[in-house]
Amino acid sequence: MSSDMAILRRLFGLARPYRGWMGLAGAVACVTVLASIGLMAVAGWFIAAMAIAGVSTGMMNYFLPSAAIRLFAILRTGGRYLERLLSHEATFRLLAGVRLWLFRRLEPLAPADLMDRRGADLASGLQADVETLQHAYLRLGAPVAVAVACAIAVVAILVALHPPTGAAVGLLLVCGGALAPALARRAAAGPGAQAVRLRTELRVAVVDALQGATDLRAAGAQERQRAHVSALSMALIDAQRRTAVSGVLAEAGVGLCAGLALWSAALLSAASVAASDLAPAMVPALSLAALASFEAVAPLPAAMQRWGEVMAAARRLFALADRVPTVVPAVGPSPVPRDGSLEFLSVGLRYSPDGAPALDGLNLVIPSGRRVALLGPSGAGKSSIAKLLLRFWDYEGEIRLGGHDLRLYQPEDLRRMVGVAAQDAQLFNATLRDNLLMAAPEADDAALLQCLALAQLGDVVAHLPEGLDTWIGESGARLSAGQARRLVLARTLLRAPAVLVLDEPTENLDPTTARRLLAALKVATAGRTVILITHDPVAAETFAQDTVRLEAGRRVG
Ligand SMILES: Nc1ncnc2c1ncn2[C@@H]1O[C@H](COP(=O)(O)OP(=O)(O)OP(=O)(O)O)[C@@H](O)[C@H]1O
Repeated sequence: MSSDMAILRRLFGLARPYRGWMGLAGAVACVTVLASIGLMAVAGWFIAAMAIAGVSTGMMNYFLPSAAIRLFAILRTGGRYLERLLSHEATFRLLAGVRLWLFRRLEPLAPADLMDRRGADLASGLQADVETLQHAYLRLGAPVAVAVACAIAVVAILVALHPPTGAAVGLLLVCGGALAPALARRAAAGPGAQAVRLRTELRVAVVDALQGATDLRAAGAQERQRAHVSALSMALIDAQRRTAVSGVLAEAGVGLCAGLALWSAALLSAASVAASDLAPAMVPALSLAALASFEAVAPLPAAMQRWGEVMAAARRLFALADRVPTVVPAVGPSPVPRDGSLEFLSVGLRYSPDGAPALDGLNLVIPSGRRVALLGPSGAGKSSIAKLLLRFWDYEGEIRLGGHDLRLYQPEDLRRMVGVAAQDAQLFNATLRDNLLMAAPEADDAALLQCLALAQLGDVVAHLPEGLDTWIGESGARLSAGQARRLVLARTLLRAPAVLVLDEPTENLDPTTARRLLAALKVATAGRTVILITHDPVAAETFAQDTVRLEAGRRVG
């Protein structure tokens, strides 16, 4: 496991492209804090000097200090606004960059290397972790950098003005700015990491409860799920409470140090005034500057409190991003396929190293333009063939497409050449048109309607008041199972790939529609290589030119 420092270095490495924005935000934040301290100091000095002038000579140039007060006040207010604007802009840009970086790292892993992470867990966990990372920059990195820079500047100025006050404030700033937050960090590390884990578990449990609400009710398991969610929620609140308590104590520590700084500055400077080493008006100026200098370190306890949470989130993200994909994309451009032929030579596939083989020495040759039906009982390995063709999993043996090793093709080229209408294909919570255009963004309505008609959905769409603009719901929930299956088919046909794999397209269809669909497909796919996966020998007979039978991952006929 990498050390916190290594993780931090990597996190800031990710932020490198945005360092201009971040540096600007940091510089403005420093100006704001220093203006605030300057405002307090000059105002304290001004009031005292005016009072002293009033009782003595009555003469004083008040233009300069009042101009300085106005300048500091404007800088402080304007600076705070600008700093918020800049730091949020920087963080949002950075988070967008991190999301893209992460997606690029995860994309080659899917799905073979992400099997151990459930969809909801992966999605919500990633979302929460990436969001947590904004604290790394906005509430951790930036406040620490600003605090260090401002504390050094303030102590240097105070030492120049009155060394004993400078030394005392320096010491107390270290206590309040470093010691208290470090203790807060230690106290919050455990509960912080626990909160990250619990938040993910809670999201998974809630997503499960919502998605499976009907089944849970049917099984009478609703109460149990509710109790589970409630227990997780209570544990999360407890972890957050413990984190908050340590933060509050640390904030109190900073407050105490600030009070001590005010008193030390007042007493030390008063002693110097008594010894006639210092002008009397410097007493309030130094005291208020000492107090105000804690504005620089005030955000640190809260920042350090996030440490555990940020580290845990970053560690999980990096662990996921560092996984080495089992399916390694080819280097160099894809070969030019001779035709749409397919050859499987002693192909073996295991989904897990110690599991039974899903494909076991499969040999199959499909000449270009041939329609082949794959028959076999459930679990025979039929759908696995489609997954291999898209290179979702690695395999033993050799698969050749258009005369070249499948492993030599770039994934994008492969997905252009091979279209799979899979059983578990995802439909998106969008319109019919959007779902279709995913496959071919340039396609016009005529092409969409043609593919829908081919998939025997022409009538269905014609009767929808909103036609192609009909919203299909989450995962196509507003469609029947058969309609959803055919929409996936239409989407695959839209891309007109040279090789088509149709996984049970007639499932959930009445015999007449099934017959019509196969007849339409036969015409539409003429000249292309088609693998029809089916349980139905009649469908195989009517559609295909050859029939291949699989059993337990082997060819048996
Ligand atoms: N993602 C996966 N992880 C682990 N095992 C899997 C996975 N997908 C499939 N399998 C296993 O591989 C074997 C072949 O599955 P496959 O889906 O290829 O069969 P199939 O012939 O298409 O079955 P069906 O007709 O039910 O769709 C089965 O034993 C199945 O349990």
